[in-house]
Amino acid sequence: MSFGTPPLLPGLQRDENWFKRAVYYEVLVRAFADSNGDGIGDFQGLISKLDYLQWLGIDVIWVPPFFKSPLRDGGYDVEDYRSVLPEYGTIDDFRELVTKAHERNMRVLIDIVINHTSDQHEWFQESRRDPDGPYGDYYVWSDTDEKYEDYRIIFVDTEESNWTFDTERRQYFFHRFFSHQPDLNFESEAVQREVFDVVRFWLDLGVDGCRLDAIPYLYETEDGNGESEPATHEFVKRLRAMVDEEYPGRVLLAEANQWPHEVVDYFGTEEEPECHMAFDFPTMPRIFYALRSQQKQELEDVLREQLEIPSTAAWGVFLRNHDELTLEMVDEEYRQTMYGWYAYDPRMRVNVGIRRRLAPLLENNLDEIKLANALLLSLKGSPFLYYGDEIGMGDNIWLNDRDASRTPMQWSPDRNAGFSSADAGKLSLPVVQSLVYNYGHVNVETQMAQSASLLHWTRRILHLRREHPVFGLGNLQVVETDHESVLAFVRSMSDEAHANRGGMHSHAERILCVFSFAHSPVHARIQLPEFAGMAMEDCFGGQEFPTIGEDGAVDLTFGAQQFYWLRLHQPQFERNT
Ligand SMILES: OC[C@H]1O[C@H](O[C@H]2O[C@H](CO)[C@@H](O)[C@H](O)[C@H]2O)[C@H](O)[C@@H](O)[C@@H]1O
Ligand SMILES: [Ca+2]
Repeated sequence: MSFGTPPLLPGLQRDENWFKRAVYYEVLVRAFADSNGDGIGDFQGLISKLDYLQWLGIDVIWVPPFFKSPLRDGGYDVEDYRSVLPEYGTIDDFRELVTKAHERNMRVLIDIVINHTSDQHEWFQESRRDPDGPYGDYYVWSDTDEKYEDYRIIFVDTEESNWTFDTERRQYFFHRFFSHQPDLNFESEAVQREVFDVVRFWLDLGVDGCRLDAIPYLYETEDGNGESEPATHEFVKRLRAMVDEEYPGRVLLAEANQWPHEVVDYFGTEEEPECHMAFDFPTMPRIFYALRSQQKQELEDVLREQLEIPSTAAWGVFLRNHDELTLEMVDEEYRQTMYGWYAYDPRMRVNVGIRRRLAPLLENNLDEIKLANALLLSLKGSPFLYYGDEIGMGDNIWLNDRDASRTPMQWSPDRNAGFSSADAGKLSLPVVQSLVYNYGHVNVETQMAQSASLLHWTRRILHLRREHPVFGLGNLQVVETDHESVLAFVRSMSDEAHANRGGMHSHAERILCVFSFAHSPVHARIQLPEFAGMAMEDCFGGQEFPTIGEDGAVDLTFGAQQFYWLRLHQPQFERNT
């Protein structure tokens, strides 16, 4: 299916595959930059940092909820879908953010939280007050808390039931998440219309895409488990049809923390598409497992098993985000092993996961951080980075819940890490002051001044990746290696595939991506029978590597936790095409 030729938002380059090529950066408005010294990040602060994000090589900023909210779940408890939290600015500030991002050919993705609202939302207050009124059936009410008894509880550290008794309506209401987040009743056509209009409201303002938060939980049935019910898919199909018709070129991203065979359903089919993108939850914990176990097997298996998805769809891959490092997609034994490695202090755990940032998880080991990022950027899927991870920011496990990794961005060694001019006590969360990750030395300004810093390395690899469309658009084929710690795959794209995807120039390309998870130097033989006799060039420095033998094998030596991106080419004539 084709997008047709959507009207282009001013400033943006036309590219129907923009969401596949893009590198995404999740940025919490609250934590990024405070423009008016009230201690809280805001839109004007974020706008002032767009040049930085462009310099870094970011294509899309993902801005989690910034709507009016009591903030009992970081804004995922929405009180009014159409207004901006006053401390972040105004709707006009948001509009300016979109315009200024577009001027830099950067796009903006926002969260649409439709499974539930805050209990402070007017709809819920009205629903409690007047069961027979216009909002009476907007939520899932019951006289008993024994319905849907088999449904699992997601926030296991906080909630004991998915039902809470409301003393005003004198009924129970259903909530998949916190008890202050009542689930909307999608059986109500009025609710469905409201949701469509909320999505239209933000697309009218110019946003390029919507992350559909907690999308599996829209519908409940007696027979099912309330996760990815058929009616939920029907609803998503209708939402997609509306977006394609009214806003061609904008995208929907499914946040479905489920097994791959369930998640692929959120792409729909070529004829009846659902989302353009879906997060890949199972790959992420297996990357962390490989880094500690020094074994490639589990990760290799998950990469080999990647299911077919429509040619118009893409995965979103990530290492960290604003939530805990979720361990829902691994079995209990695996989970306990990972807790042992990565969450040895009970304060590091929350629900079914680990509430730490990337650098502390990887013991601030620069080689390991680079290996993990290089792997992320090589996978088949669009990579999502989390603000601050480009400088190796630390976390604060003494803060509550997931706030541990939502602390202010560290811009400089100045007061409040350059995040805000407010009195330090006024900040919504304190800046990180731990010994290893103290903002005095972990900050953008200091790393800008060091060409060998993680920040400069991240920028280099992002720009290098952009030069090779194969990473965004090509296939991934796992290849054999004779070492348990060495993972190898080839990313490839034919000229034809590139032309079919809207490309003009020749971008036929094959890149061998190899990663050693071993903690000491190793030597491995890689089997590439399809590429026998081809030469290899290092994408970073342009150095020629040994030619692949006529037997299809090549030997490589790795330093501890090292990786290569090697462009495969014909020995004489294909170079630099
Ligand atoms: O709005 C409620 C939550 O929705 C998202 O949740 C997802 O994160 C959970 C873990 O924090 C995960 O267990 C669940 O499967 C996901 O849907 C959102 O990202 C959260 O921040 C929010 O609390
Ligand atoms: Ca502010």
